[in-house]
Amino acid sequence: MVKLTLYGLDPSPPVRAVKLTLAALNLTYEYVNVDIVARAQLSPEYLEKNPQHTVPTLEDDGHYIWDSHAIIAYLVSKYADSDALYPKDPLKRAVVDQRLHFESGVVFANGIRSISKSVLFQGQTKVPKERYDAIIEIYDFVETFLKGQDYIAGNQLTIADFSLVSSVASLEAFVALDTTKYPRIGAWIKKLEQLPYYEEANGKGVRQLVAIFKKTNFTFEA
Ligand SMILES: N[C@@H](CCC(=O)N[C@@H](CS)C(=O)NCC(=O)O)C(=O)O
Repeated sequence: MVKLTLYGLDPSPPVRAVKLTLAALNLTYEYVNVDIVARAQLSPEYLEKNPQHTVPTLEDDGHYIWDSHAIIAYLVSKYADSDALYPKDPLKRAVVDQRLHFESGVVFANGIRSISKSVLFQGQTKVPKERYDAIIEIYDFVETFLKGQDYIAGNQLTIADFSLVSSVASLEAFVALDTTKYPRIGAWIKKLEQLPYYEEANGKGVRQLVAIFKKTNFTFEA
């Protein structure tokens, strides 16, 4: 019997990427809330599990894995019946991996973490214009990636969709998605919203994150 524990909280995009993957694989797990606003991730107990003190962290049979990208690739490699969500074919896998690195190094780092850090943790209400520009550049990239394909890494659903939809849908907290300018992103999110587990795993957490930022009344510098 598999015993998995996920440490995290729903507003966190990378936690939601893991929830989407766990749901797609039909895996049951214990969900342990880590209140990062209250700095619970800095407790000695949590640092023992993940010295980088990030969420999500996955516990599997006494092993701790962190970074959502590592976790979702691990879950498919270990528990999926097929490689569809993370293809073994080297070229297909390279495209999925590129998207995962894009999420990590560009969308999350440039689009989400920098604003979250200053607004939520340092109490700033004015966000530099380059942060706005970075989000527009991300929307531009994602719209281009989706040209001629149904999913973010080709014509089948993969963990790259889970990773990227968790953060791209969350950009709504900063810059509303203009579906006239970005019709493919709008259609892609709508398609993923049809997944039976989407609302629980991602939809409600996106709304929670949007509400958190709304309350801060932050604005971008002109
Ligand atoms: N690349 C990491 C990012 C994880 C991350 O930075 N998570 C944020 C919440 S969204 C966090 O744990 N912040 C608290 C901290 O760094 O102490 C992943 O994909 O798991």
